Amino acid sequence: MASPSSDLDRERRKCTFNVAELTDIINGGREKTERRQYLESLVLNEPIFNYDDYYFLSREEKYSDAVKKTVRLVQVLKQHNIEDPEDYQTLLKYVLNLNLPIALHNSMFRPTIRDQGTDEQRKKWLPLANDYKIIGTYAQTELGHGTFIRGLETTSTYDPKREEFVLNTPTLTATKWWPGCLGKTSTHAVVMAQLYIKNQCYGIHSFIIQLRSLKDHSPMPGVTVGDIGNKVGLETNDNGFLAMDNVRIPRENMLMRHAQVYPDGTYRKPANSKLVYGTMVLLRATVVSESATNLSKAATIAIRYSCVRRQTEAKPGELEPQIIDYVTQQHKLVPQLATAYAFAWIARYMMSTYHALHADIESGHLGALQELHGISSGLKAFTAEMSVSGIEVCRRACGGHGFSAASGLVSMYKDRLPSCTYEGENTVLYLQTARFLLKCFRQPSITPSSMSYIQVKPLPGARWGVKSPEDLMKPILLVEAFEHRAQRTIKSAAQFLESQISQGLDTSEAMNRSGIEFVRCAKAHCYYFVTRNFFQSTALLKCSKEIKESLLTLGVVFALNGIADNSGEFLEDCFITGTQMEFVRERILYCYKQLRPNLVGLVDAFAFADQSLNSALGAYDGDVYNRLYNWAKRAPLNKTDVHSSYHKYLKPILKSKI
Ligand SMILES: CCCCCCCCCCCCCC(=O)SCCNC(=O)CCNC(=O)[C@H](O)C(C)(C)COP(=O)(O)OP(=O)(O)OC[C@H]1O[C@@H](n2cnc3c(N)ncnc32)[C@H](O)[C@@H]1OP(=O)(O)O
Ligand SMILES: Cc1cc2nc3c(=O)[nH]c(=O)nc-3n(C[C@H](O)[C@H](O)[C@H](O)COP(=O)(O)OP(=O)(O)OC[C@H]3O[C@@H](n4cnc5c(N)ncnc54)[C@H](O)[C@@H]3O)c2cc1C
Repeated sequence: MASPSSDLDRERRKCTFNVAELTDIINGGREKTERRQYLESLVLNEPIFNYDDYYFLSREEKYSDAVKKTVRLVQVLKQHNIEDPEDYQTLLKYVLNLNLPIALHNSMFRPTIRDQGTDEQRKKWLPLANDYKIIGTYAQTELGHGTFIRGLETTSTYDPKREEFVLNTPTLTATKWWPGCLGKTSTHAVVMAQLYIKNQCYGIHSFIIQLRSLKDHSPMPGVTVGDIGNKVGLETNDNGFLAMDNVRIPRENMLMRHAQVYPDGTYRKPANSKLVYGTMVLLRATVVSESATNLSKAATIAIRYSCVRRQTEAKPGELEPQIIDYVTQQHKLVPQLATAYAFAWIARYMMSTYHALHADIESGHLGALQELHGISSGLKAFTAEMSVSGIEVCRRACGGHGFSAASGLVSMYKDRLPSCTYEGENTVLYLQTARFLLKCFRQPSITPSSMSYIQVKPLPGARWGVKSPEDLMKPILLVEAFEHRAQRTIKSAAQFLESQISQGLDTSEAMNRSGIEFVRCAKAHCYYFVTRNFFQSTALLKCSKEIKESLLTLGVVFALNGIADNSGEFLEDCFITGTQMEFVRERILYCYKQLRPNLVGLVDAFAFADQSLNSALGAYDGDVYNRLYNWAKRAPLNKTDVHSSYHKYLKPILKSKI
C-alpha cells in the first residue's frame, strides 16, 4: 500500500499553479492573507483551542467547552485590540471550528442596535455590547410563529404614566422559541413584540430586555428562560425559550431609529414598515458566505481523503487506484469543489451589494430595501440548500469513514442543516425572491441594473448556439443558457399567476397556487446569477494563466452540471437539443480530466488550518489511518479494557451455564 502522505505529496507536485497565489485571490489579496495568518497565530497555539477530543463530548460538555473557548477568544480579541468585525469573522470562518454561544450577540444583537437604535441608544448600549459587559440575542420566533412575523403574539404595551413598556407572553404559543444563545448565555435580548398604545396595535417593533442579573446570572423578575433541549447539530448553542410576565422596561428601551413612541404615547411610524426586518437581511447575506466556507471545508476533506484512499485493484497484483481516479468519485466531488468556488465568489458579491444598498437605505433611499431583500432571500436559500446537500455528498463519498465523527463531516452536516430553516425557511425565501422577480418583470422602472435581463423577453423558438463540445468552454454560451431558462421560467410563472386570477381566484389563493412555479423561477434566477457572477469575476482576476484556466474550468463544471441536473428545464422548450445534452455530458468528463492534477491544489488554496477542519480524513498531511486509530483509542469507551457494564450486566449472563 502506498503511503498516504506520499500520495498527497505527489498530488501537490502535479499541481500546475502556485497555490499561495490562489489563496491570496480567495482571501481578497495578499494583505488579507497576512492578516488571516496573524489571526491564526494568535489562537492556534493556545491549548484551549484544541479540538482533538471534541467529538467525544456530550451536549452539555460541548456547550460548556464552547463557553470556555468563547471567553478566551474575547480575551484574545481585547488583548490585541481586535475590533474589526471582519477579523472576528475570519477567526470564526477559517481558524476556529466553533459555533459560539455568543454568535447571536455579534451577528444580530449588536447589528440590530446599530441599525435600529437612535444615536443615544447606540451610545448607551454598543460600548457595553462591544466590550462583552452584556451578551445579547435576537428573540423573534415564537412557538406558534416563525415565518409569519406579523403573526407574533408577544405584546409590548406602553404605560404613559410610568413611561415604560410592559412585555407579556399572553399565550403558550407566544413563548419565544429557538433564539440562539438565549437559553443559558445571554443577559439581554432584542425582543420583537407587537406594540400596543392605548389599546391600538402598531405592529412589530424591537425592544431591549434584560433577561438575567448581571450579578449572578439568575433570570430577572417576570422572566422565564431556558434551553429548548437537544436538536440536530449546533450542540454548542443554547437555543432557548423565553416567557415574560409583566416585564417592565423604560421607554428608552424601544429601538427608535425608525419608529418612535413619545412620552405621552404619541406614535410616529417608520418610513417603511420593513426597516424592522433589517437584521434578518444582514444575516441572510452572511449565510451565503457561511455556505461557501463550509462547502469548501467539506470538499477539502473529501478530496484529500480520496487521494489517499485506495480501493479495488484494477489488475491482479497492481497497486489499487486512488479512489479519486474513479470518474464516479470525480462526478461526486468536482461539482462540489466548483460550487464552493462559485459560492465564494457570489458571497463576496453579496456582501459588497449588502454594504452598498445598506448605505443607500441609511441615507434614505428606501427603494433599495426591496432590491436587497429580493437578492439576499434567494441567494440565502440557494446557497444553503446546495451547500448542505454538497456536504452530504462529500460525506458519503468518504465511504465508511465518512460515517465516523472523526471525519468532521458528520458534525459539519448537522451544524449546517438548520441554515435551510433559520433566517427564513428556504421555500419561504424563494417565494419572496419570486415576488420581486415578477415585480421587475412587470415594472421596468423598479428593475435594478443587475436584473435588467428580466426585461428581455425570451424569444419563442430560441435555440442554444452550441455547435460542438468545444463551444461549451465558452462562458458566454453557458451564461446564455441559464439566462434563457430564468427568463422563460419567470415569464411562465407570471403567466401562471395571471391564469389563476383570470379563473376568478383572489390574489392570495392565486399566489398560493402559483407557488411551485414561483420557486422554480427563483431557483433558475439564482443559478443564472451565480453562474454569471462566477465568470464575470474570474474574467476580471489578474492572475497566472494556469489559475485562470483552472477557475474557468471549474466554472464550466458548475454550469454544465447545472444544465445536466436540470435538463428537463432546458429541453422542455427545445432550447437545448438531445445532441447538445450529449455534448454536455461529454464535456463534463473532459473537464474532470483537465482538473484532475490540480484538485489537491484547488482545495489546499482554501488554506484551512487542520484545527478548523478537525478531520482525521482531511488533515494536510493525509495521515488518515494513524489519526483514525489514535482517535478511536482515546474514545471514552476505551478508557478501561473492561467496561463497568460488564460488572453490572454482562457478567451474570456470561457466567451462566452453556
Ligand atoms: C462568521 C459569522 C457567523 C454568523 C453566523 C451566526 C450563526 C447564525 C445562527 C442562526 C441565526 C438564526 C436567526 C434567526 O433565524 S432570526 C429569525 C428569522 N426569521 C425569519 O427570517 C422569518 C421569515 N419571515 C419573514 O421574513 C417575513 O415574515 C416574510 C418576508 C416571509 C413576510 O413578511 P410580511 O408578512 O411582513 O410581508 P408580506 O409577505 O406581506 O409582503 C409585503 C411586502 O414586503 C416585502 N418584504 C418582506 N420582507 C422584506 C424585507 N426584509 N425587506 C424589504 N421588503 C420586504 C415583501 O417582499 C412584500 O413586497 P411586495 O411583493 O408586496 O412588493
Ligand atoms: C437552529 C435554529 C436557530 C434559530 N435561531 C433563531 C434565532 O436566533 N432567533 C429567532 O428569532 N429565531 C430563530 N430560529 C427560528 C427560525 O428563524 C424559524 O424556525 C424559521 O424562520 C422558520 O420558521 P418556522 O419554524 O415558523 O417554520 P414554518 O413556517 O412553520 O415552516 C414549516 C413549513 O411550512 C412552510 N410554509 C410556512 N409558511 C409558508 C408560506 N407562507 N408559504 C409557503 N410555505 C410556507 C415552509 O416552507 C415549511 O415547509 C432558529 C431556528 C433554528 C432551527
